[in-house]
Amino acid sequence: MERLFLEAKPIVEKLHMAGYEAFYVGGAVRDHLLKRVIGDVDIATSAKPDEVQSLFDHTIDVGAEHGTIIVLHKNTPYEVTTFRTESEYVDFRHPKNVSYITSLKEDLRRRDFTINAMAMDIDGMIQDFFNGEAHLKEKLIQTVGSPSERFTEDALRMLRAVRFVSQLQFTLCPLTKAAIKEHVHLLSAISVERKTMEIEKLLKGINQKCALEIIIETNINQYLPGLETKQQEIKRVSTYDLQLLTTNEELWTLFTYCIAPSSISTFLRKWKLSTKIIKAVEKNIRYLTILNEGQWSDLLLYEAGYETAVSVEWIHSVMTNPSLVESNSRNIKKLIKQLPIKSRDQLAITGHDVIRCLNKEPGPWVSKAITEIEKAVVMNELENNKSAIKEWLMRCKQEFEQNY
Ligand SMILES: Nc1ccn([C@@H]2O[C@H](COP(=O)(O)OP(=O)(O)OP(=O)(O)O)[C@@H](O)[C@H]2O)c(=O)n1
Repeated sequence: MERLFLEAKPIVEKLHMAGYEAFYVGGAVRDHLLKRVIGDVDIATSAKPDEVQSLFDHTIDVGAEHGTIIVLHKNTPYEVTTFRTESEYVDFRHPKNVSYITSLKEDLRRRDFTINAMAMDIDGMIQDFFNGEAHLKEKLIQTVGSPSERFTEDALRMLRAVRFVSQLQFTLCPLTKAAIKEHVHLLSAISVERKTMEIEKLLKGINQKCALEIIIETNINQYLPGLETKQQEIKRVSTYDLQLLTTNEELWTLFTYCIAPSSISTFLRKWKLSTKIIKAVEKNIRYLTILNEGQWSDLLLYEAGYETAVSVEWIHSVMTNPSLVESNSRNIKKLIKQLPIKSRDQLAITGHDVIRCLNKEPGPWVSKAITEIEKAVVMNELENNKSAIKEWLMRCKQEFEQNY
């Protein structure tokens, strides 16, 4: 059995010892059967949340009202969830009313898709009541039972369905797709944060082209921030191999560049992205736009800085010549290495030196003068040593006095 399951085994054993049922469930079982890298191992149990809490020393109550307790074992968090009831999704505002069921099958019946509704026992035996394994073989995304019921319980599942099409290269069962078209409006009640997580996974998936086509076909885009009228732009995104991108910043840069290049921060704020990502994307798009109209110069590379220049070159290659991403990236790194300086603090002169040299009162002019020195050094018009720079400053003294 896979290492991650073995690491979680002591938790399952402890639950068994205390007389409860416990199984590995959800995505980890699916990915294990698909021989994909597994993510988090989740456990479903007949033990109630308070029973789980009293059984383990290190627990975090992340949603006992939904039946979920995190158990920390050797510093790894495991979600241990009491077999769910219908009310888990429908009426969690009244946790007191939750009556937990005792059967694994009932728990699995309320999960989203058949491929996610399998369990595995401590010995690796698969519990599959809803044809999950068959659908894995057929590469089919199909809800457990009625799609209308599953999507009404949690509308995000519609977006999850398309995300799995992208990640797993599966197809949507026709009834599931028809139900998405029928219930798509329910997505308006879903929080942006949950949609953002799904769309990131969708865009990174191997089959994002097909998934984005389904997004348009089913009208899901009507319920995604800033994408309501962007069918053509989404199609454009779908033509790129986004799997080549290496960070979320790069992903959101390409996405925003195609969808909303003239309202970057408004668009990204709608997705509730962090200021850090928004700033990085704005900077990337500034240089991507310049690069699309021309090419890197030494000065441009210097101004962008190593990280941005390398990222932007990478994104630009993904968009224009994906077979050259690696070699273009190598070339740009070489060019940056060859720059006489990489940042202001590598200049052989400081602000104090500049003030002393020109014998003027300190003021905003100092920073402007340093910017000019930087430019001259980067463009190889001036050598980066103190006396050369001082000489240059003296020669330009008149100009500084007039302009700054
Ligand atoms: N809206 C949802 C979300 C999750 N699940 C169930 O909870 C499991 C765990 O959900 P989650 O960790 O969000 O996703 P995974 O399916 O594990 O996929 P991944 O880890 O790749 O995100 C799912 O497999 C599914 O059985 C569900 O029924 N309905």
